Amino acid sequence: MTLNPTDAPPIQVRGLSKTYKVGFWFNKTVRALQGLDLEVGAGQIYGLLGPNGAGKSTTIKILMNLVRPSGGTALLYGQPVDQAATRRMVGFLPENPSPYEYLTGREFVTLAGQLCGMGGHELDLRVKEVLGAVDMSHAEKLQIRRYSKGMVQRVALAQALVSKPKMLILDEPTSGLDPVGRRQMRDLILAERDRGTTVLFCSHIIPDVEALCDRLAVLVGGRRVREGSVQQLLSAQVPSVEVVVEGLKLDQVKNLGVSLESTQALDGRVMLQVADADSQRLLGQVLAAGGRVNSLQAAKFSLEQLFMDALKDSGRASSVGGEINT
Ligand SMILES: Nc1ncnc2c1ncn2[C@@H]1O[C@H](COP(=O)(O)OP(=O)(O)OP(=O)(O)O)[C@@H](O)[C@H]1O
Repeated sequence: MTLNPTDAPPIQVRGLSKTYKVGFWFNKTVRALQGLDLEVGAGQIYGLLGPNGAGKSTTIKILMNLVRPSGGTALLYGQPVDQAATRRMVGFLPENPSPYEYLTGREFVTLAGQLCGMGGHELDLRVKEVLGAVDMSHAEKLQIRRYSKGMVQRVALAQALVSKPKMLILDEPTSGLDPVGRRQMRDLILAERDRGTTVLFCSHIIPDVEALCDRLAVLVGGRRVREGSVQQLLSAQVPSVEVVVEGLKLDQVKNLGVSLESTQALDGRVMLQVADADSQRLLGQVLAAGGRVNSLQAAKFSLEQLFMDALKDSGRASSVGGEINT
């Protein structure tokens, strides 16, 4: 079969499952993925968002052929993930990059380029270019063992970019970066998308996901619990309003008999959030109890709220980790 990256979606995952054997006798199992479906279209930035242990890295490791799935299929450009030719189209940033410490940043990125079949003057120029893009030109001659965590992260991203891949798969790309570094990383990812690169990345940093993604999937306990464009997902949230009440204490507000989404006491006032449908009833109850409504405004939909709702709806005792069977 010929490989034509324009024909098939860059990533197609169907019913993917992964069970790890754990325990001293390997007699327990952790279900890290439970029937995951994903499809990433060409040129998209797709985010995997989820709490610790949700299965994000496992998904990425399966796509990079570092972990074998227990069931289901994972295809890159329509091909099984173990095809070397497909793999060459992908630049990969692992969760905890551990590059050869005795190489300099420049040597490491050059080696990565050579492993992708690059060489000569073209490679030298490209290495210079990507080290500049990740703001590491100043340290390119320093051995990696002298780098800080954030510098290692930057040089690891440079190795992912060096071959001008058609797709980037990035596991926690902003981890270990300072605010300036996080901003640079975001700008780099957006610049890659602008030149047509498909990007899959995972994170639990909600502002990064919000700033970058065209689409996203929320994973909890190895299952996809939300999926769509950021706009679609936010507009599907139930509208609610923020109300500031004066003259009542927090306990009094909580006992008005109206279901409240959140409450916060602020020097003599109570700020609360309530579903739009309940807001009129709440106002009536506040006035009847002798309180005053200081302000009322539509609550801003946030990805954080969506994420918290997704965790709540998933009904798991803990949001952390896969399902452990003994
Ligand atoms: N090599 C392994 N052996 C046993 N269990 C594992 C292994 N790798 C992951 N797990 C388990 O699988 C589940 C999913 O882990 P995974 O690393 O995919 O989650 P994650 O969403 O990337 O989490 P984090 O945000 O904390 O990096 C967790 O319960 C984890 O303990």
